[in-house]
Amino acid sequence: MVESELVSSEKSSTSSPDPIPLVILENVTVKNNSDVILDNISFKINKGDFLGIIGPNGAGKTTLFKCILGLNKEFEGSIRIFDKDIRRSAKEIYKRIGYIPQSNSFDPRFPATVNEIIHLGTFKNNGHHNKEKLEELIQLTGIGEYLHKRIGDLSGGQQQRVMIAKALIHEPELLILDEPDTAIDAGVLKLFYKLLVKLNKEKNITIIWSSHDLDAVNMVSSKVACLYKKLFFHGNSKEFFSNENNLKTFNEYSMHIHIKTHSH
Ligand SMILES: Nc1ncnc2c1ncn2[C@@H]1O[C@H](COP(=O)(O)OP(=O)(O)OP(=O)(O)O)[C@@H](O)[C@H]1O
Repeated sequence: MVESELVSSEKSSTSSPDPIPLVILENVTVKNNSDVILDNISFKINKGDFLGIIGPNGAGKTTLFKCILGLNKEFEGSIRIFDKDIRRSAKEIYKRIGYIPQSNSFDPRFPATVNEIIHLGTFKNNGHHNKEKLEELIQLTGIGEYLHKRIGDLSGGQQQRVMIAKALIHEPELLILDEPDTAIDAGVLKLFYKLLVKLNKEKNITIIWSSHDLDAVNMVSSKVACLYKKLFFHGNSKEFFSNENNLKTFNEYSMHIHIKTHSH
């Protein structure tokens, strides 16, 4: 696979004359007692963006996702999604987002088939789904062969594809994936990234994902946000990754945090 196949819809996200903001964060701060977890974060995510969020362990990536999803309303500042306030319209907004949380590995004894898991995703649409869309999704994610298998009998990468189908069954406009690449082996990863790029380019789904794999973030994301409590960078990913100073600072910062985290 050549790199150009993996480059996301930079044109639609950056050269569009009037970008449509889908997510707007203004001065978002999250505290846990006196600990500051997110510190005054402000940025916009436009329709069609493929945004990679990078930051060391404990940087606040999952916390940020939970705020955007309306699962954590204990924040200062404001978050508007689809032109609605997350505090006032959380349920309505949640229905329009597909979410794949961190670590989805199922116990082999988990008593549900792939088909049943996907249908759980329709609850956001009152249990309704379009049969043709479901067929299209099965083709797109390549899970047709194991629809009747138990989810726990599949590999990490296969389970992740099922979770994508579940997250997309209600036809969300925004897809959020929290470190989706951790359970997938290197051989399957490229196919997985290709699927994400296809969803972004061909289905025009706005994607926000987090990862510790900087090469992958550089390769597939059109934009990048660099987070450690504060937002250190938000912009074009090529611009971020082509500047060696950015990478040097990021690596030094991550290393420092890593050592600090493991020294007590
Ligand atoms: N429910 C919680 N209660 C208290 N503190 C929490 C809670 N969830 C997260 N934190 C703290 O918030 C900080 C940010 O955690 P978060 O999970 O958002 O980071 P992350 O960037 O997603 O990390 P990782 O890359 O390790 O997944 C951490 O210091 C963590 O200990």
